[in-house]
Amino acid sequence: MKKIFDEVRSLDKKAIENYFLSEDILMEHASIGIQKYITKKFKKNEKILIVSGTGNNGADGIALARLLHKKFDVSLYLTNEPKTEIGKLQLKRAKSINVNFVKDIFQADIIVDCIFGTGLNKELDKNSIDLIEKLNNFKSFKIACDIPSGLDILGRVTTIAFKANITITMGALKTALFSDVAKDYVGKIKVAKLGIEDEFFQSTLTNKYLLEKSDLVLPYRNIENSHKGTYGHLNVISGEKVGASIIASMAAFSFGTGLVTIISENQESIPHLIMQDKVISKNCTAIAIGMGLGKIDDSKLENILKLKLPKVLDADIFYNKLILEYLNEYVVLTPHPKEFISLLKLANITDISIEELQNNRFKYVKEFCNKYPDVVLLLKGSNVIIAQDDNIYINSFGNSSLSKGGSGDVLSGLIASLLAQGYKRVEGCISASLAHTLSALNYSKNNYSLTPDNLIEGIKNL
Ligand SMILES: NC(=O)C1=CN([C@@H]2O[C@H](COP(=O)(O)OP(=O)(O)OC[C@H]3O[C@@H](n4cnc5c(N)ncnc54)[C@H](OP(=O)(O)O)[C@@H]3O)[C@@H](O)[C@H]2O)[C@@H](O)CC1
Ligand SMILES: [K+]
Repeated sequence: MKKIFDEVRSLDKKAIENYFLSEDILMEHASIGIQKYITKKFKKNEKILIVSGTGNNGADGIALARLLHKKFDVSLYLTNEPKTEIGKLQLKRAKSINVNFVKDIFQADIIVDCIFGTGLNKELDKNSIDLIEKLNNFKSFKIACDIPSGLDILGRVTTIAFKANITITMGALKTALFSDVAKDYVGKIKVAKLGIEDEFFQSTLTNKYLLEKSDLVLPYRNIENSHKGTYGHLNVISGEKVGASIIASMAAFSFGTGLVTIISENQESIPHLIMQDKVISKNCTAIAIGMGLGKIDDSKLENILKLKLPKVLDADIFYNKLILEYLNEYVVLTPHPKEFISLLKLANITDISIEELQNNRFKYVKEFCNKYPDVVLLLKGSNVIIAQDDNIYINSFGNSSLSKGGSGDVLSGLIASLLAQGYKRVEGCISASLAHTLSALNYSKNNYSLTPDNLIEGIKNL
């Protein structure tokens, strides 16, 4: 996993002091980072338009224009004269080698957005909105320098933001790039090094981490002398809609759990691979409850919640106040945003809209985890957040093919499967969430037809 920082300005400052560097050196490295990417990816003489604002993000762009000058057909558009000292210096340097300045933007092969970086400090004015809108409409390959212009430091977009194919961010990953809203603007994310050892960022404390594919730990079996009980027995509590329990059960069974039983009062029609019972199994090692549950008697629910077994709580359960008494060290919660706002309300933390939550996901996850530090929370979204106490892990591999009924039931089943097999809760959530999203990524047909069954099939091939 990689570290993510809420802000890097103070880190840059510390690096300058520790290593006797200067802002100029950091900026040169920042621009070289983008230059290298462009030089590697594009043919010589392609048309590049760099659009620079008045701050140091703009200064990065002016430096980049100098670095690419004569190697590509570079044009530099300034929204205004640079305001910063270093921006003025970069301008002098660019002018001294006759970089080509243009008075109008145009549809180049490549557009580099250096209008605003981390210094965006107010709502966009009309000129900036028009400019970004025009740039977005061009069919160019779009690169955002540091952060797409219009995305603020909390990862919010008030009116508009530059829609990049790739964001080349300076020094280290920033939290803003991983809000759900950001997902439609950042494109791929790459870090440009600033001439500071990686170790500097690695040794700097943070509590946010970006998951990588290598963090996936599949439930390989390491002992031959085993039997089905070795790999746990998951109980999925069924309610009004048995389909959700079946999906979760099939996902769990395919992900290695030795035995999966659906617990239901009624005799249900279920797949032959899954067992059925009316009461919790004696050798049960984990429980999944909530998916398709509907209404349930409080006393029955309480009897399940008080079992000292790892549990995944999902869906309908986030509307029942009873769970507040059981938010303990056995529990994983897997709400989607609507369910999470219900939970925040039940817990008397706050009463907010989905929009408010989606604009401030990290903030509300933190508030919830401060109040319930024993619980592991997985907040669904286009960038999944897994959190416990102070620590946050972000899975950014998800894509829109997962936006479909049943995807969440697969995820709950996968987490419960790993818990039944003995994974710790955070580790189980990390590997299950990665398996879930990577299966969707590997589905190559198109981005609309993925079904829970395809997802489960994909998980078998990871
Ligand atoms: N720190 C370092 O060592 C390194 C930093 N680096 C780079 O510096 C970038 C940060 O630079 P920054 O702090 O100068 O801010 P930046 O994003 O350019 O914007 C500020 C300008 O925009 C203006 N402005 C803001 N909002 C506006 C609005 N809504 N509508 C209109 N105008 C608005 C604002 O105007 P003002 O507030 O003065 O009115 C000001 O002029 C960072 O992202 C990275 O790319 C790298 O080179 C590596 C080394
Ligand atoms: K930018």
